[in-house]
Amino acid sequence: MFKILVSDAISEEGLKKLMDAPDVQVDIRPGLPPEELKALIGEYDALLVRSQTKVTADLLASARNLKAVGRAGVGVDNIDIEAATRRGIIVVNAPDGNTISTAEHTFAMLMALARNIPQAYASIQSGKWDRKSFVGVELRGKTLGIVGLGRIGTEVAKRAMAFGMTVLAYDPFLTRERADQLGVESVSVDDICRRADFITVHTPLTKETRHMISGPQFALMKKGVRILNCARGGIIDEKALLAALEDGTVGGAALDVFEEEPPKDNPLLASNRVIATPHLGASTVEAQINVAIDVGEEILNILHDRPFKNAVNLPSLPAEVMRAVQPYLTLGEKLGQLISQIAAGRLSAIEVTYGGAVAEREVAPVSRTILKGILSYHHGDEVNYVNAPFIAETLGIKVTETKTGRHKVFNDWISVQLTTDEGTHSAAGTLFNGLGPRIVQIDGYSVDVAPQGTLLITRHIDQPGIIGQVGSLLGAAGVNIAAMQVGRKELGGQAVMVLAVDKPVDAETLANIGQVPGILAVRDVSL
Ligand SMILES: NC(=O)c1ccc[n+]([C@@H]2O[C@H](COP(=O)([O-])OP(=O)(O)OC[C@H]3O[C@@H](n4cnc5c(N)ncnc54)[C@H](O)[C@@H]3O)[C@@H](O)[C@H]2O)c1
Ligand SMILES: O=C(O)CC[C@@H](O)C(=O)O
Repeated sequence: MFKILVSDAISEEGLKKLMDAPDVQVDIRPGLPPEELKALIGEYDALLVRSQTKVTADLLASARNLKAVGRAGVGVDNIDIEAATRRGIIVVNAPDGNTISTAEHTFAMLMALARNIPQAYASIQSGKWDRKSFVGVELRGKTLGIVGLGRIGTEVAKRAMAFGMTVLAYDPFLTRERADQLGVESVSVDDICRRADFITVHTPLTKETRHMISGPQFALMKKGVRILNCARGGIIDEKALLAALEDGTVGGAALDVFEEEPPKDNPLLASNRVIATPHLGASTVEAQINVAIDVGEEILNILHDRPFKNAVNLPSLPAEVMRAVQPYLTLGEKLGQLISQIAAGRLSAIEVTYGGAVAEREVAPVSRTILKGILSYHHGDEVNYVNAPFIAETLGIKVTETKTGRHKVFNDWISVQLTTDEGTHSAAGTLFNGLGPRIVQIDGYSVDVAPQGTLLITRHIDQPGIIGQVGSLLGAAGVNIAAMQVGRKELGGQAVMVLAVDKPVDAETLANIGQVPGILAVRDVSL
């Protein structure tokens, strides 16, 4: 039974499928104080949050069973992604479900800002009939500058163009073709500042975007410019915004998000030229159901080891790409496990080579499973698919990935080479039609072994009697040999023997095999 904790207010209608899953227990406990959450989190396999719960490194340190954190929404700045990655916890979000809701909210704010609707409403509510103080501006013919033309920025652009606005956009990933296709002009942030009548930001909050609209940018702006932030508090420097409102550069601002939420004594909220909502961009019935459905499905997929698509701390690959590489994942992990058990010494480099058909595919997931296979031999369950590259990097292990052309023998070819302070070892494998993954080379010697169960692998001199003596020692220890493979490069030179045995070999028998004249090394490998 998987235990899932929902620690923020997430639509129960959207979570229905998750709650109905037979092997899942969902506990809905929004608003838990951090200490209580920390005391409870150890019991749970997954945590579902919106933006209120702060998923800190400290909280994750107590989350010993946690496999996934699901964010019912886009922004993940309330989650310590690095700490989650280090602990092998997958973080998924629901990036599509609230796009329209947030774009519409931005547009509602833009219109309210242009026509002073909140101020006029407050005035009429107070009993006044003041028609002079709230003269607005039309949108038609005005210029809107959009910083961040992703999902929401794009939807805002479409709506602005429908209102007859000219749209300028800055986004580091905006190509000329895409800009032309959307009908926006791709410009720099400074150009937006110089030319726009309205400026709206739609980037995530990152190190790069924090305060990207600050004093120097306000200094470039047209007098009376109107500013909107329905993305994240902190993208616009609040102190600089206040100064620009006070000196008249900024004519008005519409804010849905704040550097501190909820805002405490924020002077911006005292200005009658600032209109504000309490982080309501995603707060529509539709968006809340959508994000809950999306994140609930992702969490179920993760817990049931099925492909998932919106991981924040894993490269996200379309489902069809994952399906295409799926058969190589087992081979990759087994190759990693095998090579780590035959290589002695301190690991410094891992070189993975893909040849043949597999080289034409997206191999990043396969490389991750190879790393997981290698590192888990020494680091156990601490290593998983999510944190394997991070652990390799922290350990100072150099990982390289190469793709070559067609292989001269095999249709698919994956080779893994480990360098340690005691030498270099390699193993290679392929997928045989109908037979699944096979190990076809060990340290350059050709073999053909199914990577499963216990294997006994020797390096020895190619001379008569060795195989017989090893067989006798195993027989005396009651170990049955299920299959045997010998590979050599030249008569009388060094050779490799791989024995598939029905049970693990005890230490004494292994030591005795190591004493057989001509045996250079022996290892038992569990796959
Ligand atoms: N107010 C709300 O309730 C609410 C709701 C949803 C999303 N959001 C916020 O809106 C943000 C955008 O959401 P989205 O779904 O459009 O995300 P998205 O990932 O589709 O778009 C973000 C865009 O920002 C661009 N970007 C990144 N760094 C940039 C930079 N330095 N300068 C300019 N552009 C940059 C990216 O290239 C991307 O195109 C989210 O990160 C979230 O913080 C707020
Ligand atoms: O959960 C919310 O309401 C806010 C969501 C929004 O900020 C997001 O980033 O998706």
